Amino acid sequence: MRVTIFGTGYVGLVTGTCLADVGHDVVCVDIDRAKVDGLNQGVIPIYEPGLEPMVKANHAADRLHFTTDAATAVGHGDVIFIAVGTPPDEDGSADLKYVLAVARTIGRHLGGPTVIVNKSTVPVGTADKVRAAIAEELAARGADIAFEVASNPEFLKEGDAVNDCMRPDRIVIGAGSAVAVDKLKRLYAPFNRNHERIVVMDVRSAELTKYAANAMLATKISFMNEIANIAEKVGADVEMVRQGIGSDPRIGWHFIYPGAGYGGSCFPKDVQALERTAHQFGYRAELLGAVESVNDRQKGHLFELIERHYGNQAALRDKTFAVWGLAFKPNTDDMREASSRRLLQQLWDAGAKVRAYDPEAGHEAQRVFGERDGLELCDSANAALVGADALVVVTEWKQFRSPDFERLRAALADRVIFDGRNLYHPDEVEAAELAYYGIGRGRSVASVE
Ligand SMILES: NC(=O)c1ccc[n+]([C@@H]2O[C@H](COP(=O)([O-])OP(=O)(O)OC[C@H]3O[C@@H](n4cnc5c(N)ncnc54)[C@H](O)[C@@H]3O)[C@@H](O)[C@H]2O)c1
Ligand SMILES: O=c1ccn([C@@H]2O[C@H](COP(=O)(O)OP(=O)(O)O[C@H]3O[C@H](CO)[C@@H](O)[C@H](O)[C@H]3O)[C@@H](O)[C@H]2O)c(=O)[nH]1
Repeated sequence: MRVTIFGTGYVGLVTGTCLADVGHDVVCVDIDRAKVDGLNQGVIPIYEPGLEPMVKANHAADRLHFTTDAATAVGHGDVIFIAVGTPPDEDGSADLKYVLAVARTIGRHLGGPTVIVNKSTVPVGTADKVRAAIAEELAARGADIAFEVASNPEFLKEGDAVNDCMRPDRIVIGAGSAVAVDKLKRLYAPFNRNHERIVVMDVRSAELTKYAANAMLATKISFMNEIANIAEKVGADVEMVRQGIGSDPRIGWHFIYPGAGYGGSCFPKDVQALERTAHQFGYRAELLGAVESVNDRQKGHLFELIERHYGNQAALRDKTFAVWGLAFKPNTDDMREASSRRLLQQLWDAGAKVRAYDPEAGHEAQRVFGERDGLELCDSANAALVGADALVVVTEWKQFRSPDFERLRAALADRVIFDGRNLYHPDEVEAAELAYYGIGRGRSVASVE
């Protein structure tokens, strides 16, 4: 099938590449010329495991094309996807300007009956707005062309995006006609061979499904962070609690890791946007508000532990902190809404210095922070330790899981580790005569004090 995808970011590029990989003829169109030129020369703009060879192979096989030429791209697709950003507006609701700009572009160039599929995460009712924008442009041209707007939300997660796309848990199709459903079923047939993964529903339910999924996952995380904070107060270890509840299949093991708060380009903005949608429809979504505020507080918790250890903020002046992990999660170079950003700012505000290392996000950190006093971006985890007083672990990259604690004791002048992802057991750290602070490790905090 001939497919056009507007937006060559995480979602558009991964989706386009996976669709090309199963034999579809894909054109990816973006307004970012540098990105498109780069892709045409084999430069992949994001770090995503497994993506680069797939892009190169499908591009070379002439099944995956990159262009800034929207007119040609619209003419190409039997199906046209919209996969552009929906960042938060000033009040937290989803800003639809990119989505609606694409809709108008499609309306200006549409030549024949087509299914337009929205893959961006958008509030309920957006398909109607997309339909209206396209219809307006068609009317301005005096063109009478049948088209339909469907919803097909994306559930991939960064760091595992290719795998999620090639082996989806489910494929949600929200559509108002059998024609659109049939077309999308044919498109996704190669991903649906092992068992039925396609869930067909109306457009509004599909739009809400995306937010419900993210809000549920964010709720699990904030819930566990709340339990972690209670554990810390009452002298319990949340890691024991986690193991004590995860085996209940009604709760499950996934997304119950406490930590330094959730980040990324999705959870923070989507929880907020769903809350705003509810508000616009006259409903106060209290739980979502709490999920957000717990997360906001959690992002400051590592710094609270640091302050607790040093007694007060003034004691942090001129201290040097080695920071392991800057990305919002492992296996990505994405730092959007990353917990590291809050921590680094708090450390700088207190007059401390940072020596940071991330396996992939170094260049992104350079872009985000630029050259600034108090930040040294290092080439390795060990290099970050040089001259450091303490270590803070912010992102749970695999390579941070089994450090040589003796070496850490020798390197860290103040002999203390702040573990924002509970990678270590307090006993193993304390056995090396290092003080240990984790998230919700009440037992260890008590023993350090
Ligand atoms: N990142 C994820 O993990 C993820 C997962 C599921 C859903 N989503 C949702 O998918 C959408 C896209 O997210 P993303 O992370 O891929 O965004 P992104 O910011 O990585 O990429 C968006 C791309 O769209 C391009 N663009 C903007 N206007 C355009 C236009 N008029 N024509 C063509 N291209 C245009 C931008 O230049 C950019 O390259 C968002 O709604 C997001 O919430 C993201
Ligand atoms: O038990 C957990 C699991 C995750 N996190 C944090 O939660 C954030 C988000 O993690 P994850 O969901 O793995 O990454 P994303 O790439 O943001 O993916 C989410 O957001 C995407 C965009 O909407 C969806 O498509 C995915 O299904 C959804 O998992 C990260 O900061 C993690 O550190 C925790 O703190 N504890």
